[in-house]
Amino acid sequence: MGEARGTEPEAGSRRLPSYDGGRAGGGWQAGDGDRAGPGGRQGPPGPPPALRVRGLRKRFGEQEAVAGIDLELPAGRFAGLVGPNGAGKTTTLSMVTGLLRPDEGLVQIVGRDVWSDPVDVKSRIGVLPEGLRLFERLSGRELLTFTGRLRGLPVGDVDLRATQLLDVLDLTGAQHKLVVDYSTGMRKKIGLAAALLHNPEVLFLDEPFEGVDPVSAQVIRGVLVRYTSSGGTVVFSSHVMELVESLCDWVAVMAAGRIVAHGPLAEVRGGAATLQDAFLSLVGADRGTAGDLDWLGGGPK
Ligand SMILES: Nc1ncnc2c1ncn2[C@@H]1O[C@H](COP(=O)(O)OP(=O)(O)OP(=O)(O)O)[C@@H](O)[C@H]1O
Repeated sequence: MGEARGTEPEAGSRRLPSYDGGRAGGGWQAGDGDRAGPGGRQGPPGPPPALRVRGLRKRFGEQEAVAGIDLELPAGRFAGLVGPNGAGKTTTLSMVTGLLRPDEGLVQIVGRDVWSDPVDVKSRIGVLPEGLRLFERLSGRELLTFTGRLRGLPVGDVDLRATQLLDVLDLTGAQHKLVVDYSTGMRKKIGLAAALLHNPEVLFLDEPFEGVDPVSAQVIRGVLVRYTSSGGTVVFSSHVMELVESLCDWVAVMAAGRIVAHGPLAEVRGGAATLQDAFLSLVGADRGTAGDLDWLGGGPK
């Protein structure tokens, strides 16, 4: 993969004004990361964005899953990637995290190219992928030990961090149980622990709350909020707008392989009462009706 070809703003993407959420050098910038200061002066270069995507594209046969997207996310944000089924969220996250090779485009994480510098990038990110595959015949504790050692952490650090993560994620009682016997929520939590163990700079989570009960969801939220409040960046995909609205300060909305809006939550929500309303309008789903199903009903036959 070479340099990005598609650096033009996408057709149909809502361009939002520049934003500096009060963080010196860390504000959100539309488009190409314009660093010009007041009066058009060129300021000192700030830290690289947590994520920079240019012209990212992926096709499966006839299906254009991701149609050339641009994104720029400053560090320290809690970012939500939302979109209807089949919008291209998982494909995007897979390309961004080095799990799926793009047809075209550039992905940088904290200034490093994901595809030309994979070892460095992978040491800086944590990933909770969709359909998480784990080593089922290890216990939760063994899985964390294995992951930590694979990451090159010293034994003592792995042990301490694993103990703390198991405790915070309420898995201490299940630490010696095999992962194959874990529930969906427990699998998400042990996957999250494995993704956090090496203290990554950016954490990518595909549907981290799917199939998770409210108590476990609250625990996961607490860990993620703690992580972002100490400077980590989270990017997660979700269908649950209330969750995205309550957790995220930055949102990207995808539909049919394109980014249709992105930026600070308040600006993506715009004049809509809720993010859900804005989302339905952005993806054109507010026009759907169930009117044709007049045969459907649970009353007496
Ligand atoms: N390996 C694949 N082979 C063929 N088509 C694929 C493959 N992966 C994804 N697609 C197609 O690409 C499109 C985007 O899929 P993707 O899984 O990225 O969407 P999504 O936004 O994550 O959806 P969901 O919210 O339902 O998980 C879909 O039309 C899907 O059928």
